[in-house]
Amino acid sequence: MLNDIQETLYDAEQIQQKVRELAENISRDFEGRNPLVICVLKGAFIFMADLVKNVSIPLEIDFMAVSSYGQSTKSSGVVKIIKDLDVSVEGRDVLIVEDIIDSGLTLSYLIDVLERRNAKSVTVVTLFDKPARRTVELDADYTGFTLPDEFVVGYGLDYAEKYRNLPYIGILKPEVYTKS
Ligand SMILES: O=P(O)(O)OC[C@H]1O[C@H](OP(=O)(O)OP(=O)(O)O)[C@H](O)[C@@H]1O
Ligand code: HPA
Ligand SMILES: [Mg+2]
Repeated sequence: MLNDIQETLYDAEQIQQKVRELAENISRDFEGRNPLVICVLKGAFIFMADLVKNVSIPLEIDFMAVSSYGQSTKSSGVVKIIKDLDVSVEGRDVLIVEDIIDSGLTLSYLIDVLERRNAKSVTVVTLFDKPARRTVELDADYTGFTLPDEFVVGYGLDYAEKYRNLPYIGILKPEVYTKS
C-alpha cells in the first residue's frame, strides 16, 4: 500500500496540530450555541472523531453519507444521499465537517439541503481544500490545509474505498488509477 503513494503531503503529527487549532477556533466561535455537528461520511469519519475530541464546548453529532466519486478520481457530478440525518436541523446552528472540498459539488448540495430544512445557520469546516478544481464558487469557514491539484488519499480519503486508514495524507501515484 505504501508503494502506491508518490509523496506524503502532511504527516500524522502535522495533521493533529492543525486539527487542534481548528477545534480551538470552533470552541471559541460556537460558545453557548450547542451546535449540531454533521459528519459527511465516509471521508470525514477520522477528521470528525479527532476534531470533536478537541472541541471544549457542548455539542451534538449526527451523520450523513453522500457519494459522488465512486470508483473514480473525478466527480460524477451527481451527489447521492446514501444515509440521511437522524435529527431535524430546523432552528439549529449546524457545523458541516468535510474531509475535502474539491469541485465543491458535494458541499453546495449539502448546504442547499440544510438551508431548505431551515437550519438557523450553516457553517463549514474542511480539513483539506483543493481550490484549483472548483466548478462551484464556494469556500469553507474553517480550512486546515490547501492542497495542490492532485488526487490525494489517507486520513479518511479513499480511492475506490482503499487507503482511508493511512494516518497521513499523500498523493496517489497516477499509475494506480490509470492502469486498467
Ligand atoms: O468537492 P467535491 O468534488 O464534491 O469532492 C469532495 C467530496 O468527495 C469525497 O466524497 P466521495 O463522494 O468520494 O464519498 P466518500 O466520502 O464516501 O469517499 C469527499 O469525501 C468529499 O465529501
Ligand atoms: O483528492 C481526492 N481524494 C479522495 N477523495 C476525493 N474526493 C474529492 N477529491 C478527492
Ligand atoms: Mg471517496
